[in-house]
Amino acid sequence: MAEGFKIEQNHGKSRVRVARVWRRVAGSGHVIVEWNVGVSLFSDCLHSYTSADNSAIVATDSMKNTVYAKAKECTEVMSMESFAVLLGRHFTSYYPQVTAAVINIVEKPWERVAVDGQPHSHGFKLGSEKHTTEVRVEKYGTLSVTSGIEGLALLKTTQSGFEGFVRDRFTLLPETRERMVATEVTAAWRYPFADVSDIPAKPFCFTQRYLDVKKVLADTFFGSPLEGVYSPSVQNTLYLMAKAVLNRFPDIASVKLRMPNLHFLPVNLSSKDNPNMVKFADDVYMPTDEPHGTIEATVSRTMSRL
Ligand SMILES: O=c1[nH]c(=O)c2[nH]c(=O)[nH]c2[nH]1
Repeated sequence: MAEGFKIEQNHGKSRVRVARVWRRVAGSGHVIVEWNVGVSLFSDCLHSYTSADNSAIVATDSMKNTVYAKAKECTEVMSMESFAVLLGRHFTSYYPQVTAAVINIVEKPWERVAVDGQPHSHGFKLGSEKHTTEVRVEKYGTLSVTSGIEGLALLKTTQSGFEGFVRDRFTLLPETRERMVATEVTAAWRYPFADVSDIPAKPFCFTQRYLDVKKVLADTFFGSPLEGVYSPSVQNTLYLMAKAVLNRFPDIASVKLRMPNLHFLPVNLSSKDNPNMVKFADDVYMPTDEPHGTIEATVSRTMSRL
């Protein structure tokens, strides 16, 4: 309480861009990660707001420097989730007034290239979808770790339809069992580690888990290579994708998926003089992402402590 007002505050540094290269990694050549780091500290520095007393403020410039200093100290290849936990632990233990730290990281998808079928020791190209994480560390070790994917663009040219929805005087959309479906998945899943001491001693391979979850999501969206799998709605496909992740990975407590429905509109062009210029026959579409449907849901285990 300050002067009869309640104030909730935090401060931090956003978009701290750091790249870390590990040069001596047995068997794989150089390893590079490029991270965009956000730090938010929850600390007892009320007097800086109410009385212009900055004596408790950790400068956001120091937070930025800490990101680089800790990256330097990481002499072994590390996932960004582990790096976020390390940063959060540092800020909450090093500064008495800091009660909690939230660290967000987005990784730029540099992928090792292959030349003549052979993985290159130090050459990388940019991929598309991004790996994300948000870690919250409380002073005495309470932890929450989520990981995610941003921008996973998926498309099927068939095996999708949409029928049986509400029809009223505003409805024009025809029912169909044949349409394209395209989306750009944003996913976030939560790990069950509730305390820093729960994280396995051998660095848990968050990076491998990210790749595995991405594969389960995409495989469920597409179905088998020849027949595929019929999608009666983005909603149902989203649910099956989330369920597949929870069934495959018992240590993931919940999954949130956001799947915009990026429309491919049938093209029919005609005029009085040219009534059949382009008649749609499941062949020519107008791709559009504005406006788009927005379908999102969080699926969790009923017995989880979420
Ligand atoms: O899979 C879909 N879900 C919807 O909610 C919806 N709404 C719409 O117009 N088309 C679709 N498709």
